[in-house]
Amino acid sequence: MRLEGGTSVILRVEMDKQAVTFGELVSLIGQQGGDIVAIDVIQPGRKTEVRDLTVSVVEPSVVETLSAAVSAMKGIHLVNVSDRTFLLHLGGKIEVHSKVPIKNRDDLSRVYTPGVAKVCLAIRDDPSKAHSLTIRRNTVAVVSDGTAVLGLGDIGPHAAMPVMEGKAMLFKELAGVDAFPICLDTKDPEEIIAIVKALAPTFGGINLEDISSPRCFEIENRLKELLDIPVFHDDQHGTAVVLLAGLLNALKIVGKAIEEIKVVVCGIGAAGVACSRMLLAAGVTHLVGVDKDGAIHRGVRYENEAWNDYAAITNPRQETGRLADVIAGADVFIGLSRPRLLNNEDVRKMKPDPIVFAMANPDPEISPEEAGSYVRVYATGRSDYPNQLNNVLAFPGIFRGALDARASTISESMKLAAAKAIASIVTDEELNEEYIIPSVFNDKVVPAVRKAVIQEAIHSGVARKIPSDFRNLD
Ligand SMILES: NC(=O)C1=CN([C@@H]2O[C@H](COP(=O)(O)OP(=O)(O)OC[C@H]3O[C@@H](n4cnc5c(N)ncnc54)[C@H](O)[C@@H]3O)[C@@H](O)[C@H]2O)C=CC1
Ligand SMILES: CC(=O)C(=O)O
Ligand SMILES: [Mg+2]
Repeated sequence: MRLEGGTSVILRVEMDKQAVTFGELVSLIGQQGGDIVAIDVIQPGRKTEVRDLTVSVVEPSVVETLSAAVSAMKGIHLVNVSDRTFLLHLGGKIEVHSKVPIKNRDDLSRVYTPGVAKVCLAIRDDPSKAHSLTIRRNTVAVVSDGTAVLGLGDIGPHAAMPVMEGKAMLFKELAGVDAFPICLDTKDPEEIIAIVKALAPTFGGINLEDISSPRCFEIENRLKELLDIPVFHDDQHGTAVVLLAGLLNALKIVGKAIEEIKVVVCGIGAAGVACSRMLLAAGVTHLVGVDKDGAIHRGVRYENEAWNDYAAITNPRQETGRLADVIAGADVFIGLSRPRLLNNEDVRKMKPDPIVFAMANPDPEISPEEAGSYVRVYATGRSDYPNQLNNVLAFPGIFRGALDARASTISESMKLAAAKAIASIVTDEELNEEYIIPSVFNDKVVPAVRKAVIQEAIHSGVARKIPSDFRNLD
């Protein structure tokens, strides 16, 4: 499994300066396929010296051969090799900061007892004040049970934490939203619903993450009914928003109308179901979903209730067979399943100018190399290829807008508006096969999504507050 696009490692080396020169070491690392991008002298010395060399390699497999060659070099002791990604995770990736200092008793008596008591009583008397007097107005819970973490599957709540911390970082860095990762040691939907319901007073929104299907549908629907704050399963709706944005732009390139295309969605789990629904709402008429046992159609009674509902609204021609069968004549492939499920032969059965969105993480359903030049528009969920279709483009701006408008929910029309906002950031002049979707670093994304979400929240009556920049607007 290729977990990183390009890897960099830190080699800590102890050099016997009488036996080897630094230049010799540099050239050996170069010969072995490494590129030294930083050098830190850890322990200088006349005879021996300890240095940390940050070395970037194109393929993770190079690290092993390169380390072996460095170890074997006369005069060099390779002390250790650290993966920079692991180093970045030491102690976790986020922490809590106070907004006001506590320097004296006066400060203390206001942030804490006795002063805090009158704020508590004000909220007791009017609970809606919790939005203005606590962190609630800007805070989201990122809740997972670790059952469908990226495409890694059920790896458990402890192992899910790095992803949830990452999501919390993205909320903060991209949209200024404070987010807490909460990984639950239970897979019982009833227990998850009860826990999230009980946690809700702390939060202005609930972002469910990496909870496997079909459990995720029941959990989200029930929580939406129970809570008056937005509950949003990111893998379903964040993904669907970004997918639609990418597809709207890709269709402009190939000059096809959304009503006329055949779309094959592979992986009818959380993301696959929600993406399919979004595409149908946007005008797709010919959509076929495929999972492990082949195309989903009305001729079968599925144990998975979500698939019976799915069969009722998709596959108008009742196509049967495996992915390799139903892909024939498709204009668009959308992968939300597992790595390497599509091959070049399959792609060649698609209509001319195929669009392939291979969105499984961390490895796509088909690599760009295998997809080849026959594919007209290719996109993945990864950061290291062009056209990153990843829900990170959606959830920060969607929650920014929902929190600012104190929305009670995130409706279908708010999601559709968010998708169109993301798509519109790529201008007609900029649009090309390798640029159908703005980068996550494009600073227009979050403001555009926020604006669209707030406008739609106000329009559909779910906003409980008009943000100041929306007052007095026509
Ligand atoms: N790029 C993005 O923004 C996002 C990508 N994803 C990716 O989509 C994939 C699915 O995620 P979720 O929907 O959350 O998981 P999920 O566990 O709910 O769904 C996965 C589905 O794939 C199906 N599947 C497994 N093997 C298959 C096969 N051989 N052929 C067809 N279907 C098969 C499973 O049966 C299941 O229905 C993961 O790789 C995840 O990383 C998910 C959310 C966002
Ligand atoms: C991107 C994301 O949320 C996932 O792959 O699960
Ligand atoms: Mg996810």
